[in-house]
Amino acid sequence: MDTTTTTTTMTQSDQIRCPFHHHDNIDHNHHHHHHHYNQLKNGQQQYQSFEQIPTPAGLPLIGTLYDLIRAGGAEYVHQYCDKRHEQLGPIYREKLGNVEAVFIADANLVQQVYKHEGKYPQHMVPEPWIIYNQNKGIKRGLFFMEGEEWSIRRSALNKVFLKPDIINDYTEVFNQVVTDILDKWSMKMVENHVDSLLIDGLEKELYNWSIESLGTMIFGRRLGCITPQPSSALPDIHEFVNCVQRIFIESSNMQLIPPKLAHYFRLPVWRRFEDAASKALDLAFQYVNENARQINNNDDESSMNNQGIIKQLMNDGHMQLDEISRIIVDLFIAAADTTSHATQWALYLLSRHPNVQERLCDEIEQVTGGESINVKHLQNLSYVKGIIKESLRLYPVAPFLTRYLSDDLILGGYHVPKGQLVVISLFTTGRKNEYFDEPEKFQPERWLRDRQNGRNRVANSHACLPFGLGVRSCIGRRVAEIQMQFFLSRLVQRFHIRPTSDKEIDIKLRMITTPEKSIDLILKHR
Ligand code: HEM
Repeated sequence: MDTTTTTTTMTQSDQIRCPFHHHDNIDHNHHHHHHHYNQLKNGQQQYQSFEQIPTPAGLPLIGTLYDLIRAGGAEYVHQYCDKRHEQLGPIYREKLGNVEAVFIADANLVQQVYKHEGKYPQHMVPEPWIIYNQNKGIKRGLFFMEGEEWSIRRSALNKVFLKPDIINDYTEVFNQVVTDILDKWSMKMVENHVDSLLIDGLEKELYNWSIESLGTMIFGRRLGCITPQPSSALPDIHEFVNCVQRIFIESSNMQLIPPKLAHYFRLPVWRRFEDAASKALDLAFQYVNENARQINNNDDESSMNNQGIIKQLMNDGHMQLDEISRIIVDLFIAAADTTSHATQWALYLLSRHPNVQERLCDEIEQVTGGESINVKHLQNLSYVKGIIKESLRLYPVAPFLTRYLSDDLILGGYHVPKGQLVVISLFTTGRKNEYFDEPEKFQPERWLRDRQNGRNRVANSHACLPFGLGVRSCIGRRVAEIQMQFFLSRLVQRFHIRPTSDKEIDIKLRMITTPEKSIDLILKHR
């Protein structure tokens, strides 16, 4: 309990402050150099003070914010941090605006941070959300919770999302959703009498796929995002998908302007963000209520054999409907952007590596012996798992992991005080040649385990943690992985994928790792 004293005295708005506000009455980044030392477990060890952690020279008040702006702003922070690490080493500190963070890019340091993350690990929340939630006076889902409240809700959801036998109940439906989207593309070719197809608006298609998949699990029925099913579709489901996508686009637009100002002046970007967020929350609330009503009346004809998880949360979690719906809408937000962009990058890489597509096809043939892929096969499809890991290594959709330290820590030989924000750049650790041979190359086979010694060619697993680690890691990891395994293997089994151009597509951060321009793919039936 003691470990949370610092964190509970901070309100969320104090964690990330507007660069233009300089009053500072919170002790968050304030360092006590003298006391606490004798409490450190490894007191005998020699270590240096916080001040001695390498840091770039910057102006006192604004820190190095201007350097960052010069580097292209928030859209290229991953490159900015990468350069800093090159210049200053695996650990450095830097004040960006009013927030001072310790940046690390070293597998052992990452391991240290997670080993000491405490009982209620705390991460950084994007500022637009903090302002929105405060302004509207609303509470939100798991990602926004802290302390004991977080812990109780997280345990209830773990029972659903991290239990293989529960997820297994939904895998056939995930697979059916993949069938629908592939059939839709095949049909387009038939209708247009062509044997290849340029996918129009891949990003949106993948949003639909990912929301439909997660939706089947949550509501225990199909939502109607992929194929028009006017009679059974959830009302306004396309509006819901739009809002989820717009929330993400507008909150990333706000990276370029302090959200506090955007909110204060009610700039268009803020109003669009607020509009999308409110609509998404309202619709989710409507869906959850309707779902609950049907569960209570036992009259849901359109439901599948397996009930959705709302019923389970109502029964086992003792949660009220409004809490369930805010948790649910946040699951959609967390799932849609990440799964769709992770899949987009995997497709981008596959399209440029026909040999990888061929090898995957061979594996599928070997494992299934010509049967259509089902959940039992997934276990043995190690190559597709390698493809997913390798894509996330090169393009970690969540580019940074963050923690506020729950206790003083000696990190890399320096004293880092309790409450300090630590930022881990997955982009940098994932591309270090210290951990990966030829780090720039897409080599899914580096993740395959050797039959004899059970080892793969990755030196340190802490260098690649796209889903985070520990009790606060991504709760949707299993779900995302299964959905992607089905999607990628079945797509490659049915189609050759090629790019429309050989030009490399760069990363542009829009909070998450996205392509700087849309990825255009051409499918051709095998
Ligand atoms: C490829 C897809 C995905 C990636 C790379 C990803 C990555 C992450 C990462 C890095 C975190 C933060 C962990 C931390 O702070 O240590 C996270 C948290 C979270 N993710 Fe995912 N995620 C993905 C898909 C999903 C899906 C499909 C869902 C929903 C079912 C989901 C729901 C969540 C939630 C609710 C949290 C907050 C957990 C908490 O605070 O306890 N994610 N994810």
